[in-house]
Amino acid sequence: MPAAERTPQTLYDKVFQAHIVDEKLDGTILLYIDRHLVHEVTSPQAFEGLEVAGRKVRRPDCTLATTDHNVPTASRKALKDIASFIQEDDSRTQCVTLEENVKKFGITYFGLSDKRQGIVHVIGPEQGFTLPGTTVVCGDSHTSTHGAFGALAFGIGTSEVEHVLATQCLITKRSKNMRIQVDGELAPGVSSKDVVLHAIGKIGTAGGTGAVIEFCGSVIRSLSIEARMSICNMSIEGGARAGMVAPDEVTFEYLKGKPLAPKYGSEEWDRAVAYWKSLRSDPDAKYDIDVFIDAKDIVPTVTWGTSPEDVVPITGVVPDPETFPTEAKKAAGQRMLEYMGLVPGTPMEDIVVDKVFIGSCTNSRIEDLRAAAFVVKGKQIASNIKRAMIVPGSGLVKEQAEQEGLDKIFVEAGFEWREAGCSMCLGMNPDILSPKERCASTSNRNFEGRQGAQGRTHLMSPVMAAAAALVGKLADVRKVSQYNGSPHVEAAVAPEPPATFAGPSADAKAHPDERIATDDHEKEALTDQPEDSSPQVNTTVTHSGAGSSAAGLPKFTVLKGIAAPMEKANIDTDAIIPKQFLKTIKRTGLGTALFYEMRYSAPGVEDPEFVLNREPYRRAKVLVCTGPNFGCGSSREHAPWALNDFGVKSVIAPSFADIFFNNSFKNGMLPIAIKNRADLELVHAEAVAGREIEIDLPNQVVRDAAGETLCGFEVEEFRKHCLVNGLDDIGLTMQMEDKIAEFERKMSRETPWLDGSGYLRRKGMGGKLAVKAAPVPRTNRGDVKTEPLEW
Ligand SMILES: CC(C)[C@H](C(=O)O)[C@@H](O)C(=O)O
Ligand code: SF4
Repeated sequence: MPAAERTPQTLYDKVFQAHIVDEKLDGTILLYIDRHLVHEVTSPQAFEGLEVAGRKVRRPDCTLATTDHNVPTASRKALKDIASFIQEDDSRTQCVTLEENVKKFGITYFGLSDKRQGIVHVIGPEQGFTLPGTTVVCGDSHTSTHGAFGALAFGIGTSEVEHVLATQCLITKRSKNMRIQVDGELAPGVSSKDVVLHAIGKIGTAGGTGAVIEFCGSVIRSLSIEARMSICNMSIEGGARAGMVAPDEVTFEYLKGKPLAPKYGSEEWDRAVAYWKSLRSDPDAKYDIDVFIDAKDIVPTVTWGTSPEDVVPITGVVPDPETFPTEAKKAAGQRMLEYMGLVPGTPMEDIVVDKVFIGSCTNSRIEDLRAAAFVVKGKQIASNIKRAMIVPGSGLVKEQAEQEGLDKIFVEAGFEWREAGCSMCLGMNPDILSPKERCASTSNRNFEGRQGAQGRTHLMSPVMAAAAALVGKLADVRKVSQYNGSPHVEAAVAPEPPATFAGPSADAKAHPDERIATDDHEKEALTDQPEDSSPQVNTTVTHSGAGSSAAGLPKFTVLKGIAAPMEKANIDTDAIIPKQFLKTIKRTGLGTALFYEMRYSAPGVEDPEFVLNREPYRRAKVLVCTGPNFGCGSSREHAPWALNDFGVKSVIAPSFADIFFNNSFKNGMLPIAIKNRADLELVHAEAVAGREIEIDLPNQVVRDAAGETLCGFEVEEFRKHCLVNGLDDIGLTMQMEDKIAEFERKMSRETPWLDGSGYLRRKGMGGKLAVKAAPVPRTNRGDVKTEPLEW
């Protein structure tokens, strides 16, 4: 096993340490990545960059792709191919582009006709692709989900996707260690979703910034893997890079028989389990941040505002912003209430709901569906509910639910039973809210416009959403159903399956190889058309945007220009660029979509109040934001692309969300964190006055227009070096080929089950023999193999 170098260590320290390929003096680390999940939204520009630079995918055997965000969840009975199935042009282009790329680069892919297709964070665990102690990345913020297995799993931007595809490594830094310990016993009717919503309410959406959270304590231990996934999934909403749970018997039990896990009962399985058992924090390990939660304080929880930290017990009332501690918070609270159409003091249980969505990578697994079905069985949704949807997280979840008869329970109660996909979680597909519609949703983000322009989202657990559907208002599930314990614990136990049921893993094994959808189904007339009334702007590309890493970056030395002032806290990437503009396959042309909802009052009509619509800020090269946690939420690199395209090359704020921060550097932009309030106020005052400021990166100072120093700033040495010299960091990493190859040889000896052995077994090579005798095909080495690997 990889040697532990510092003791005592946390779980995070151990997994991180075991993947270090190289470490620089300034703490910049080249980290090896074991598992890479790919979806259609954040990969096109990465593949394009590879192609332009003539690079290959280094480890197709450790890469798995699917389509999930754009796909309609309507019946696929008449599916012919994805191109004819998806009606919306941009969505279709992204999906078709992924299919072309997986063919071109030889990557395993689950298409729409494959039962294993689904939300990327559901299918990885389901297949045993996600394993304890691995590093897992995806161009998607909710990659944190996979931490439930004791994996170090985190979201990355598109430039980093390209970096991982080309090198199987990532340039990163150590994160802080944070521990959230939840002890006691969950009260009847309280789910793991309530645990995580409660925790985010306690720490805030920036509470975990720069940290990896380890969830532990008796409550976490008592939960199933699926319930743990719901918790790790939302670590990102608490601002953290990742969430982790130490693997235990519950984890090993879940992995038995999974197609890509080491074969249960084999020598490799025993070796793997022995290693996995070592993956727990040492008794005296130190954490930078420690949070304790007593389970008895957790009740069924819902959100009231437009940030996941705006939580309240279902027994509570809509809060009054006048009671909030600062003027900024009062103003933000007031805006949220207006957006959400709520009045302070209203009991949460009096809030009438229009739609119900049970799905998303947080809550679309079989236990979620069982728990929701338990609530609705034999009952009817309320007459005011316009639409109630159940969207299984994958084709296999759907199939299992059907085997258990859950679909019938839902349909009889008035729910729609849909096909797998992200669905109404973010409205990149036809499932969206109409303006001002209110939704009880099991997803993870309640940002403005998240589920459709002007839609109103309340986050909650699957049983709470089911209860809301029955009552027609936000409802306390404990009044609707009887519980002895946590719904999740109860749902973890499968009902007696019908005699014919083979279980998802067994079925996946029996399923024929289907890399790309080719079935000759008849085309179905699609009834689900986009309802999103948000005005369209032109996102047509101005040039091919060859990919910054391939082309090299413009050098960043001294930047002089107008700085635009902003004051909001938690400016999320959905606000910087909403979902409808993520459908481009280029990096350019997004400037007109920047801050879309705030910038335009109607299609093409600028809101004169918005700062970037006023002179001199139309020419801004810098944003100065006094609110913390800039760029939180989704990993979309479209956010820095839009800023860049508008002309903004630097953002100054008290703090940044980790993924946005990284993404900015990858695009030759400089995010500057100024924690000192007085310094920040000085810079902000220049911005408010409409004067130019000067950012001198080599000397690390900000000056006013007269050349007087306003303040200094910190920047990591390696990042500065790359920016000042316009360096292509993929090229830099590729120069480390010897070290990477040496690391891979060591991993093949110590953790051979990570070498895509499941793939090899599927080719009839026999995992053990194949792994020992022949190293996995690596496209950038001498033993080049470019044809697609099939399972
Ligand atoms: C599209 C993708 C970049 C995004 C994410 O990173 O989270 C999406 O999954 C979301 O939930 O907003
Ligand atoms: S958060 Fe929603 S949109 Fe993002 S991956 Fe999960 S289900 Fe898909």
